[in-house]
Amino acid sequence: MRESAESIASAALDCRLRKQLGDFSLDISLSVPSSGVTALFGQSGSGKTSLLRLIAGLDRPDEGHVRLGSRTLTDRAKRLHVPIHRRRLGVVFQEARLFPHYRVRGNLTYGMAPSARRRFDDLVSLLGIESLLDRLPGTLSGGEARRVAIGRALLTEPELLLMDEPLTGLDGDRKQELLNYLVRMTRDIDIPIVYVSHDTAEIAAIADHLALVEKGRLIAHGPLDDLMMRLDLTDRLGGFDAATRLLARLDKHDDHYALSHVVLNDGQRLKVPRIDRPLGAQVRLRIGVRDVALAREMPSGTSYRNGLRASIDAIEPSPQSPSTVEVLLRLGDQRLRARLTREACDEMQLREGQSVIALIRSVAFDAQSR
Ligand SMILES: Nc1ncnc2c1ncn2[C@@H]1O[C@H](COP(=O)(O)OP(=O)(O)OP(=O)(O)O)[C@@H](O)[C@H]1O
Repeated sequence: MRESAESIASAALDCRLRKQLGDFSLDISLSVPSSGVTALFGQSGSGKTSLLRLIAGLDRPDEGHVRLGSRTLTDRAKRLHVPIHRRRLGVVFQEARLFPHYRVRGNLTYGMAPSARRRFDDLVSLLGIESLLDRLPGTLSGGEARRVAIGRALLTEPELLLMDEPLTGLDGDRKQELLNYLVRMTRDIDIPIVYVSHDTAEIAAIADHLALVEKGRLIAHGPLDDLMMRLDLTDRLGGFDAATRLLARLDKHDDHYALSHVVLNDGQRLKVPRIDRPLGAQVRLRIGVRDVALAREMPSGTSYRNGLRASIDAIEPSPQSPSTVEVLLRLGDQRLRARLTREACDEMQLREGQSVIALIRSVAFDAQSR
């Protein structure tokens, strides 16, 4: 297991938890940084919800502790167990769990911290629920109800936000819409967020850090961008659809071709399908490892819109197929991964340390405002 020193030093949530649930045993130590989204990711039945319930105080561990900043929330050895309503947590589950007889406004203000009153309007607007305030929960769509539940959790001014698959059960458009809200919202609030999901695209859109859970154990933990470069985790992090991410700044919109121009940290530019965000906004570009081709020089007369100068950090056999290799690239302080056939790699005589052009076919975006 590899952890970054930085993520441990700034940890706001620290837990070591052991619990036997029937035949299933959970045994996890986890540090969550004081801001940003830490995704708990793993297959169905790996123990994500059980871990979240222990952190929330819904269940008690057989052994271990949960600490949030300087507060101890659970300490089995000291027989300490702070009840959930005194933990100062916001919890959002798969089902919205709204009070059915209260209108949306009443659901939002129930339990609202007095200091949160001034944030009410901003939050309602951030979540896009202004027009729903006088409606009863029974009349809301799944996505709308989920947004109200998130608003209600945030208005209690929690010190930690726990979200258990908040997008599960929503269909394509609604899911994407709520994901966009969540990405923006999580950049705007400065508390640690633990986000449970088993969807790699969702994780790539929202998470800064990743805790990979398998059979009740933590098998990897650290910044998501580092874990996405690890070949030993490829199968778990999307397999054939594995991707890496580049951070960029939105520089220009081209209305004629419906494109946006973005600038990477190292000054290189990319043209991408239009991103509806203001100029200057930071965006994350998710680039599939199969969507990157390499050339020794910038080709002419090609349909590729984007060619980025990069240097080769490493070339490794693909974990998935004997016919392909993974080329790990460096662009300034960012990294990108490409999957090529072994034959192409040999014919091009690619070597570590070499300078190449990364040709990018298509990108997906996750807009963020940080
Ligand atoms: N109260 C319980 N008694 C017995 N077994 C339990 C109990 N609670 C959970 N389990 C088992 O623990 C394992 C982990 O469950 P958990 O719900 O934490 O997984 P998960 O990773 O959240 O899965 P999913 O993605 O499907 O929600 C499962 O095998 C589950 O059947």
